[in-house]
Amino acid sequence: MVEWKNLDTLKAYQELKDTERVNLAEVMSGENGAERVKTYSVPMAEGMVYNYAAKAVDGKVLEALAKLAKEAQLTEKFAALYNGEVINTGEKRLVLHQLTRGQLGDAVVADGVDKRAFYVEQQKKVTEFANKVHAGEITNAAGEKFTTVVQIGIGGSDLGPRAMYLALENWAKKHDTFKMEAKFISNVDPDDAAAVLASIDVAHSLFVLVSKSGTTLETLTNESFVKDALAKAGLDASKHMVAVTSETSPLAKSDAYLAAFFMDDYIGGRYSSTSAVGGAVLSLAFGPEVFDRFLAGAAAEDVLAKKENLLENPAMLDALIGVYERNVLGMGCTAVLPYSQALSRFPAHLQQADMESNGKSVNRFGEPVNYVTGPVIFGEPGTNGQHSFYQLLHQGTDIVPLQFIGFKNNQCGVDVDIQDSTSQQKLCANVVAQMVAFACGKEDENRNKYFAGGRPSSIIVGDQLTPETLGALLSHFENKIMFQGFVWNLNSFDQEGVQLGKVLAKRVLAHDTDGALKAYSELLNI
Ligand SMILES: O=P(O)(O)OC[C@H]1O[C@H](O)[C@H](O)[C@@H](O)[C@@H]1O
Repeated sequence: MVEWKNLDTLKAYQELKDTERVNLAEVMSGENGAERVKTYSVPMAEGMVYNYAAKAVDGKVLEALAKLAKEAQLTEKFAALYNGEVINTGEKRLVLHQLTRGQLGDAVVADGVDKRAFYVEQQKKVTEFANKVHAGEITNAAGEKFTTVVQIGIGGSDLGPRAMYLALENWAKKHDTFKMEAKFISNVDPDDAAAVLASIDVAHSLFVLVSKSGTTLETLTNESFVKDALAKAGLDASKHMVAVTSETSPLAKSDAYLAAFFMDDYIGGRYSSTSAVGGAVLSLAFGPEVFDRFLAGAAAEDVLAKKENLLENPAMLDALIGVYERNVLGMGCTAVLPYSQALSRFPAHLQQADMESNGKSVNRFGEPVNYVTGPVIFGEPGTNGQHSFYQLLHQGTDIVPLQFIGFKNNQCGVDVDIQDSTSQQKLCANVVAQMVAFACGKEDENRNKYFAGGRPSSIIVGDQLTPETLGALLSHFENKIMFQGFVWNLNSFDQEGVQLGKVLAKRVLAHDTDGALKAYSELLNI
C-alpha cells in the first residue's frame, strides 16, 4: 500500500535540508571536475545518457535523495499508476498515457475494456487510415491525393504533436519517409487560421481536428473557420476532415468527419503525444512506421523509470535533483535548452507538461501545502538563447537550473568546415563551454566581468535526434514531472487553474460584466 504524504512530513526531507551544500564551482574545477563528468552519468534508453556532473550534488546529497525517493515511495507510486489506480484524484481518473506505448505492469481493465488493447487498436486504425491516404485510396472528391495535413487543436492537442513534428521533419526528409507536410492551427486569433489557410492548397489538404473534450472554444472556432474556407472553395468539409477525440465527447459520433480516432479521459492532453492525438498527424506526415519507432523509444525509457535504484533511473534522479534545487536551494525557474534546432518547440511543450501538471498549491487531497512546488519552465534552442537571455543566467541575481540537451550528430547530414571546424562541432563546443562557464565561473577584478559560477546544469546527450531518441526524451520528461508530483504530493493530472479565465471570457463575450471586467472590455473594444 502506498501512503500519500506531504513532503514536509518526510524524515528524509529534513535530512536532505541538513546535508552540507556542495560548492559547485569548486567540485567542477580541475581533475575532480573531469572525474565527475565521467562518473555522474546515467544511461538512458536508445544510447542516450543523463549527465548531472554540473549539478550541486555529491555522494551525501545523492544518498539523501535516494532516501527521500524511498520514503516517498516513488517506485511504488509509479507502479500504482501503471497498474490502474485512480491517481488523478481531482477528476477521479486513472492515468494511463504510458499504456499507449507499452504494458508496464498488470493488464488495466476500465469501463469493461483492456486499455492497452484499446490504445493499440486506435493506433492500428490510424495506421490503416494513413496507409490508405498515402496510397491514394482515400483522396479528395476529385480523386487526387492529399498532400498536406493540418492539425486543428490547442494546448495538449497542439504543443506536443507540433514539437514532435518539427523534431522529426528533417530526419524524415533525409530518410525518405516524409509523406505529407503538416501545419498547425491553434490560436483563436483569426490571423493564425488565416495565415495557415493562405499557405496551403486546401483542395489537397486533410484537416485533423483534435480535441479530447470536444468542447474547447478555440478549437471549435477554428474548425468553423476552416469549414467556412472549404465551403468557399466549393469543397465538402466532411471529405477533408478527421477527428481525434474521446469517445464520450460531442465530436465522437458526428458524421461530419471522414474518420474518428479515440483517446480517453485517462490520458491528459499534455500527455497525449503518444496517443492518437500525436499518432494521427505524425503517422500521416511521416508514415506509421516512424510513429511506431517513436513509441518504441518512449516505451524503452518508461521501463527505466521502474528502476528502484535512483542512480539507475534517470527520470527519478532528474526529478529529485529538481526538488532539491527547488525546495532546499530555493531556485524558482528551470530553463530547458536543447542544442538542436529540431527541438525548437520542445521547451514550449514542456512548459505545458510541467507547469500545468505541477503548478499547484494544494496537495492531492485539496489541502494547502507549506512548501514550493513546480518551477517556472522556459527555454529556447541553443545557440540562439546564448545571444538573448543567457546574460541573466550567467550574471543575474537569480540562479536558474539548466537542462541542456545535445546530439553528437545532426539530422540532415549537411555541414561545412569553416575556420577549422564544422557547424555541428561549433554547436557542441558551445554547449560544453556554457556548462563549464555556468558551473565554474571566472575570476575578474572588474566586477562587471566577474562570473560567480555555481550555476547548476545537467545535459542529456544522444547520438542523433531520431524517432527513438525523441520518444525516449519525451518519456524522460513526462516521468520526471510525474515523480516530482509524487514528491510534492500533488495531483499532477488535472488543471483546474485554467478554468476561471474561460468562465470570465464567456461572461465578457455575453456582455455580462461589471467592475474591472467591464472596464477592460471597453479598453479592448469588445
Ligand atoms: O483537447 P482539448 O479538450 O480541446 O483541450 C485542449 C487543452 O485545453 C485545456 O484548457 C487544458 O488546459 C489543456 O490541458 C488541454 O490540453
